[in-house]
Amino acid sequence: MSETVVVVVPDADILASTVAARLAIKIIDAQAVHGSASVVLTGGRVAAKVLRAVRDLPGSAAIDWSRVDLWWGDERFLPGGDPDRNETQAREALLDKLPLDPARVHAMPASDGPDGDDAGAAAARYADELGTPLPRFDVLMLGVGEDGHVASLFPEHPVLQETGATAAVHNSPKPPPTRVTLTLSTIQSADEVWLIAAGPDKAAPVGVALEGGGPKHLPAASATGVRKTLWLLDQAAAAEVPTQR
Ligand SMILES: O=C1O[C@H](COP(=O)(O)O)[C@@H](O)[C@H](O)[C@H]1O
Repeated sequence: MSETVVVVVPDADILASTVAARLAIKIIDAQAVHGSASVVLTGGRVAAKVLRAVRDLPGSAAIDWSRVDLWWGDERFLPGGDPDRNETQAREALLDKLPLDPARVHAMPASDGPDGDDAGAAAARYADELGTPLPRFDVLMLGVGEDGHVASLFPEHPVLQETGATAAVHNSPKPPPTRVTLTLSTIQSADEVWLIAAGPDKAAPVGVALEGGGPKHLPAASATGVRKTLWLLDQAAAAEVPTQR
């Protein structure tokens, strides 16, 4: 039975350090149980803050980073190293400082990668890398857009009808227009899904999602984990969380 838990902390800095501490413990526990940990990273402002907080966490040294698999929930389909790529931001914030096994860092392809600017082929390549069945995801982190998007699953967008493990996104309402994303069913395969949001602009989508908005209008409402869905919010983002849930 999956549970939904809402954690509210005072501000975005405390949120980042809270998520970082939880993530470190989750990785250590997953390694104790499974021998390795598998984490899906997200992009966006709060994600970068969280990764910087992991870097500054004293407990980070307790993690065997060579036994962590890193995946991405979505990617802006841009050339490798572009500052707007989620991968570039994650590398700068944390990954380049860690003793990771490069074979376990599963970045989504870039637009100057093996498939050139064919986002559909890049999405298919990432689905192949994920494999069948999908890997175990111990934690899948998601930012929440002001419009209620998660990963690159935007409200009312045709990508929501995609049934494979991954999908190419064209004409994204948020730049850049071309992206690669995990689909909702792949997100829902994760053991734990953590939705992380800070700031007043996130209050409305967070509030509606926790009231149970439909997936078409509010993808965030359907981003649930198999065992747990954890909403990690600062007070501003939690302003419209329903009191009775
Ligand atoms: O474009 C994206 O936006 C969302 C939310 O970003 P934020 O800056 O509003 O926190 C992010 O989760 C997603 O990975 C990214 O590609």
